[in-house]
Amino acid sequence: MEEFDFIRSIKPDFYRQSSVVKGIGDDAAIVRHTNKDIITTVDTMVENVHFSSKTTEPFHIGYRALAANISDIAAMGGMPTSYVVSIAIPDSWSADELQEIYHGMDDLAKVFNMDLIGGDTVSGEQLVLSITVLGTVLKGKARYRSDAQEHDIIFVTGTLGDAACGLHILLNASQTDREKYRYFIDRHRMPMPRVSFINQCEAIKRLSLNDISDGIANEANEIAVASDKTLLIEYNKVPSHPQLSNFSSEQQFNWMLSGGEDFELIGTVSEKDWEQLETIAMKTNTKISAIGTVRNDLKKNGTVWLQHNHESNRLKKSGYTHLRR
Ligand SMILES: Nc1ncnc2c1ncn2[C@@H]1O[C@H](COP(=O)(O)OP(=O)(O)OP(=O)(O)O)[C@@H](O)[C@H]1O
Ligand SMILES: Cc1ncc(C[n+]2csc(CCOP(=O)(O)O)c2C)c(N)n1
Ligand SMILES: [Mg+2]
Ligand SMILES: [Mg+2]
Ligand SMILES: [Mg+2]
Repeated sequence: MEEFDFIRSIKPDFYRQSSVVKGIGDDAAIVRHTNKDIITTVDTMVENVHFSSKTTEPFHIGYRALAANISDIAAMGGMPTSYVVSIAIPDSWSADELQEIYHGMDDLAKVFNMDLIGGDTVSGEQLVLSITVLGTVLKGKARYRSDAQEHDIIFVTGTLGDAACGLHILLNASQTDREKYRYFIDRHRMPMPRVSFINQCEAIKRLSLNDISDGIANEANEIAVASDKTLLIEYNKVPSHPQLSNFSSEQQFNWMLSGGEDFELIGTVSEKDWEQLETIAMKTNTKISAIGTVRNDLKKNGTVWLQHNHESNRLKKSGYTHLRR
């Protein structure tokens, strides 16, 4: 199948959103939103960096790449609406496998009523999938990493370390363990970005927010730097799935803090709004945990401190970093 047949094969028959003025089929797509701020973000997944044939079926490559991008829209407090896909395809990939990648994306897109509105197709040495997502947020209401204030409560959604544990199982474990730890594998393959929870938080005036792609050791530091505050995190309050305790304490520690790819949210909220946030979490079926507090300590601002075993140590950026050489 050549380029243009491929594009025809993935072109949607209809668009779910009325905001799509022009979708696939011209030089570029057009969307129209009134009275909203437009959010846009792009994340790229590369074969043997973000997935491999050992860890991920084509369906899940598409699903996970779109989830990672939607997660950044959620981290801005927004609602995803449409996406464009740039794909580099090696000769070895069959037409069916490529369809599966697009089925994976569409499976998640359906959940949020999103449309595929464009993209680009090239051949390449490795499969590279780059997705740009557009989203909307009420004017001036986006959530920033820079909005943490002194005395805020630091919270995270869900449980952390699941995706890294799932990856570990996929790379190392026997078939029996794969069955036993299906939960972690699913969390690696099919993360669910926290869109509905964050969109119910409109009544909360101020939240700082970041999504967890690299691990909270990274993302908490991004909040600390952007807000110029000191973040204190208590390790024993960081939530994990009960089955994670079957692994060594070192594995648990590394996965929970630096594993990444859970696509949960980390943020801060004023003490006064914490209860309201908990109520919204309950209503949207979202697990939420308070894991620490924000301080304004001029000597330490821009850093994160982890309290663990009666000691407080600096938690440095230690998540997955590209271009480390
Ligand atoms: N190559 C680039 N060119 C321009 N801007 C970039 C580039 N790479 C990253 N950025 C910008 O840098 C900021 C941080 O990007 P980063 O990718 O670290 O965030 P993220 O998507 O939340 O994290 P992750 O990629 O781990 O999911 C964003 O504003 C992003 O748009
Ligand atoms: C085969 C395989 N090997 C390793 C990993 C782990 N991994 C890759 S990128 C990343 C951080 C987020 O990347 P980014 O910063 O680009 O969002 C992590 C934890 C994986 N998923 N698959
Ligand atoms: Mg990024
Ligand atoms: Mg992010
Ligand atoms: Mg991202």
